[in-house]
Amino acid sequence: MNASEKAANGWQGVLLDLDGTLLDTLPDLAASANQVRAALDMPLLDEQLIRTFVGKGADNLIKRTLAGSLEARETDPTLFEKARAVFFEHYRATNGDKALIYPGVLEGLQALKDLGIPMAVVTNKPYDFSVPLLERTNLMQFMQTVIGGDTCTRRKPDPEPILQACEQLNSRPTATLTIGDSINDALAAKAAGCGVVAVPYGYNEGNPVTDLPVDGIVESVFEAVVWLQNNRPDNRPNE
Ligand SMILES: O=C(O)COP(=O)(O)O
Ligand SMILES: [Mg+2]
Repeated sequence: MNASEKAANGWQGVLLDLDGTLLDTLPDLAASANQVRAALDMPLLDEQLIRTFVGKGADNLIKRTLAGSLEARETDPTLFEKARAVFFEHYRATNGDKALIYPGVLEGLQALKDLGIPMAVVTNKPYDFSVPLLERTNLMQFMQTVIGGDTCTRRKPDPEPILQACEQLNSRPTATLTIGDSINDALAAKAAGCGVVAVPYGYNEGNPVTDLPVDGIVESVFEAVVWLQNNRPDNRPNE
């Protein structure tokens, strides 16, 4: 085992959530959600309410935006299609305008790169929004692959996108660490057999991150790398 493999502590890959973990995308998402409301002559929603709607992909965000509530009701298909067209057009034009990289992200990604650990983004954001956003924020250079919310048949909390990312990184799921901000990351990673840690600053559909079934809560992506160096996968000895 070389020095970098030793420092990686047995971990073969790291999967990163996008919205609420790498980037604060709420202002852009909320602006597009409110564009939908305005187009339909509905009163605008508070950004902090929209914050709770983020996590299960764009279509769910749109349904929740139409309902004005986390519990999206059945939406009239014609209304939904109109809302979706407005959202997609507006978000495509503004995606990343106000996005901010969270503290510790660049340091964490650089540390993982230095350890030689391959990285992927696994997000519920549609793929065609994710890659341009990662390129615009210069984070794409760290990623081997990106799995979007529409890349697989199912999205998080299903394990399918996590397993697909592991396969692409050639990383055994049990030796792969997922870093996320929500119940969707926690459940998907656990179902795939991965380790998972959560950051507390993101979007967890309005719930405290302390309730999540995760292996650890870390203050930042950089702190996740410290965690990884102190915790072996499945408590197995280094291979
Ligand atoms: O787009 C969403 O709803 C959430 O995206 P995420 O999986 O990157 O947090
Ligand atoms: Mg997230």
